[in-house]
Amino acid sequence: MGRKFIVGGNWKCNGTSEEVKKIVSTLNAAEVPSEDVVEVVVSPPFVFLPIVKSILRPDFHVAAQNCWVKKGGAYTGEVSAEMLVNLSIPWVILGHSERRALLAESNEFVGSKVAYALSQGLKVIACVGETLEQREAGSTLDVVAAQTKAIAEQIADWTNVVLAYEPVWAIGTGKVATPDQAQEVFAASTRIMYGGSVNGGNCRELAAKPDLDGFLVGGASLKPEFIDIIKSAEVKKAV
Ligand SMILES: O=C(CO)COP(=O)(O)O
Repeated sequence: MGRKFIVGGNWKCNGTSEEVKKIVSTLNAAEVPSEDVVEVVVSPPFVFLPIVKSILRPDFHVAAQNCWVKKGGAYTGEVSAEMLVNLSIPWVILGHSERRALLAESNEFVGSKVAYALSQGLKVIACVGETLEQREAGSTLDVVAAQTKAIAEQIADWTNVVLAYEPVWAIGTGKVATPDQAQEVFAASTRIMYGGSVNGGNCRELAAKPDLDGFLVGGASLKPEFIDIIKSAEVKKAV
């Protein structure tokens, strides 16, 4: 598979069933480039996954925001990869910085989660990114390399993995990384999304960077401007 542009909407822990249905109807009515040009994945909270999957247009896909690190069992409050597969949920986001920070998910734990989810047939959006302190200390590339290596050590095949580079200082802050800051961290073969304060106004300039293959969008994925972000895939077509 080539590096098709991919736009993910991470709805995080937001929404009521009414709000979720409203977002989906806006997405369903949108005119966007075809599936050959851009892959669109929206990630509602677990409880809304079945509703969203049942009403979302068929050319858009759904992702869970997490799953358990191994086969399900006596793990209260967790959702297993097998359950996602059972509901035909094709994607899962793993290692988001909010989970790394708030729930102390280590690099190794995230690596194990990625490996297990892949082994069950899920496609994975694996998140990496440095904090402001780490960037200021000059360790951005080391941090991102360590996070990525912990995944690489546990998987052999990256075909079904997309890396989401989300600098922690850019998430929900309105401080988007400059296209050059984003490009600096990107590599060659695996698809890499950028996440952190992406919106309808800054997406096209970022999308123009050659190694950027898409976006993982938080706040703006709950708003109609998400459609403009999907359309920024056109920038790639024009290159
Ligand atoms: O964390 C993010 C996506 O996973 C980015 O969030 P914002 O787009 O709200 O900054």
